Amino acid sequence: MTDATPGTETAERPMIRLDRLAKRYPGQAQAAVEELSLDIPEGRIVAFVGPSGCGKTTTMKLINRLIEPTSGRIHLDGQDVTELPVHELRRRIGYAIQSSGLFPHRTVADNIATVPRLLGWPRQRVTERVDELLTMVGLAPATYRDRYPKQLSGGQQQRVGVARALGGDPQVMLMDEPFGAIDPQNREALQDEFLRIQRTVRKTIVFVTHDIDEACRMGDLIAVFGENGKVRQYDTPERILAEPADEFVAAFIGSGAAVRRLSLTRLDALDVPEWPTVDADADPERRLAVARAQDREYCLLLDADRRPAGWLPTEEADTEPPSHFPVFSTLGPHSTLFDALDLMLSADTSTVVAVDDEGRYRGVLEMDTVRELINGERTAAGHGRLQEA
Ligand SMILES: Nc1ncnc2c1ncn2[C@@H]1O[C@H](COP(=O)(O)OP(=O)(O)OP(=O)(O)O)[C@@H](O)[C@H]1O
Repeated sequence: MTDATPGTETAERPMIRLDRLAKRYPGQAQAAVEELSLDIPEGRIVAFVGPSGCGKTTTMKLINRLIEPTSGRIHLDGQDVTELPVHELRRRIGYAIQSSGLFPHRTVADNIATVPRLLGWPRQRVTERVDELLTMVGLAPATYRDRYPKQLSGGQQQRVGVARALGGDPQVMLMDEPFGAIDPQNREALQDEFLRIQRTVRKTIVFVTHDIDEACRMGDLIAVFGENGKVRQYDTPERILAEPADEFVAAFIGSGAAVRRLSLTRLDALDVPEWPTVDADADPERRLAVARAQDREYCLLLDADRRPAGWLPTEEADTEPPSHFPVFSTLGPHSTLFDALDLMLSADTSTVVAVDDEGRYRGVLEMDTVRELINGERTAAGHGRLQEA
C-alpha cells in the first residue's frame, strides 16, 4: 500500500483502474463523481462506503458502462473499457444489486443461466453451471432449480442474485448493497458464506455498502467516499479504523472504532505473550523450582502434547499429583480479540489461553494485552488479510 491519500494506487496489479473519472448528470449543478482516480487490485474485495448520494452507485455503473462518463478513463485489466464491446464487458463483469434484480417470471435456473446462454454455451454445460453455482451458494439444486423468485426468502433471492452474477465466470463482480435488504443475523451468515466462496473464486470485487461494519468485514480495502465521489481515504480496514485520514472519515466511522478493530484482529495474527509453563510430567521438585523461578501466582500446566492441562498454584507446584484448577478459557487461532474480550467478561477471568488448531499452547492473553492493543501501545504482529493471500 502507498499512503492514505485519495486516489491511491496500490502495489498490487490493478484489475480496474479509474483515471480522473467524472460524471455530471444532465441538468445537475454538482457532479455526481468528480476526478476519481483509484486502482482496484486483482482478486481483492474493495468496499465503497460513504453517505447516501456520494456517488458510489454512479461509479459502479460507470465501470460496467450502464452509464457513460463525462470525462476520464476506466481500464479493465489494462484495456480501456470504451474500446470493449458492451457484451464483452458484461461477460467480464458480473453485477449483483440490493433487490437481487431477479427476473420474476423466470425460474431460478433460468435466472442463473442468463449470461451463460447469452454466451452461447451448450445446453448441458449451462445446466451443469447452474447446479454448480446453486451448490456454491448453499441452495440444493434439486429443491431450488425450478422455483420462481417469489417462492424464495429474501436471503435465498440474494444468493441466487450472487449465483447469477457469477454465471459467466466474470473476472470482476460489482455488488451494490447485495445484502442490504437482509436482516442482520442472516446478513452476517451471507457475508461469511460469500467470503468463503471468494476464497475459492478469487474474483476482483467492488462492493458498495453504506455500513462501515459490513465494509470492514468484507473489504480487503475500503474506499471512504465523501461528497461528489471524492475518495477521502483508501486503505485497509485496520488502517482506516486506527488512523482515519481526516475528520470526515473519523465522523463516518463514528464511535466504536476500537471495538471494530478488536473484531478484525485474529489471534493467529498476534504475537501472543508467553506465560510461565510447567510440564505436567516433570518431577515435583523440578515443578516447584520452575514455578518459583517466576513471579506469577499461577503457572500453566502443560500435558505431554503441550496442551493446557490446568492452572498450577506456584506454592503448591510440588504436590503429587499436581493440584490445579481447570482451564476454561481457551481460544483457537481463528478467534478474534473481540472473542477474547467477550470471554474474559463473560467468564469473569482476566486471562485467555491461546491455542493452535490442535489445541496446543501458544500463549496467554490478558486483559492488559487487549487494552494495549486497543490503545496502540502494542501492535499486532500482523499478517493482515492483504499479506495473507
Ligand atoms: N439519473 C440521475 N440523474 C440525475 N442525478 C442523479 C442520477 N442518478 C444519481 N444522481 C445523483 O447523483 C448523486 C450520486 O448518486 P449515487 O446514486 O451514485 O449515490 P450513492 O452514493 O450510491 O447513494 P446511495 O447510498 O443513497 O445509494 C446523487 O446526488 C444523486 O441524486
